[in-house]
Amino acid sequence: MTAILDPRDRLIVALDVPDVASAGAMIERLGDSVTFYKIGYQLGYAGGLPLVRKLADAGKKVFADLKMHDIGNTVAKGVESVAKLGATFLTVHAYPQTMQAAANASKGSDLRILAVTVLTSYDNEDLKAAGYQLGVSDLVTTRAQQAQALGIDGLVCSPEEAGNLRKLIKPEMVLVTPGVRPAGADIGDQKRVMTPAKAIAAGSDYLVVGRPILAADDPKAAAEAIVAEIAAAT
Ligand SMILES: O=c1ccn([C@@H]2O[C@H](COP(=O)(O)O)[C@@H](O)[C@H]2O)c(=O)[nH]1
Repeated sequence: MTAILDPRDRLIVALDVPDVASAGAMIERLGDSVTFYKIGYQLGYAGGLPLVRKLADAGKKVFADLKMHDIGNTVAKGVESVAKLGATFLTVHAYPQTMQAAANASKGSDLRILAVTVLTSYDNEDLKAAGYQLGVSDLVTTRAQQAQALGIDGLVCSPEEAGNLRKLIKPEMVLVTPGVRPAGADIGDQKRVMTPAKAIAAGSDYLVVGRPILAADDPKAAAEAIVAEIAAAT
């Protein structure tokens, strides 16, 4: 990462909610404690994509976590469409054809492409079951090197890999890490996790947090506590 960011801008809240009305209510509750939102499958498939433009127009940044993976032409056209929505980040899966198509299609726009290396809900056993011979660490490294060679702007990985990747990739590439849990929080289906402070110390640029904030009795206080942890670790 090149620019020094305000700790608040390094927290990306995953708006994993069932509909646009719930998203609006959560955004209202979080107020100015959150500057960066992520829209993924749940909200995106429930009519939430127009919210990208709405949030961008309201001065927020938006990460479209659409994890694209298709033939090159389809990926390229999808990337062009998302670029018009005003999103800051868009994810694609870290397959060379897909990354190449996305990198080419985003040229000339403000959209930055992130490659999802290995999902944070996967461990070595899960990769083996899916037919991969490499373990998590080696596959993340291989995909990160391919992403860099193809001109991808950043990587989605777990904080566990951030330290190694930071040494391996050029500083302009951003590391965006889900799999973040405040101490004592339920990890749910995540398998490769760290606390906010440890993730920042390991080299993460942006932390993606969903359930620990969305399910909190006071989501704003939960977000503020994570921002304070980021600030203390910076
Ligand atoms: O490897 C990945 C890629 C994306 N995600 C997304 O991040 C959030 C995490 O939510 P939590 O509730 O904090 O677990 C979610 O939207 C995932 O789709 C990820 O977890 N891992």
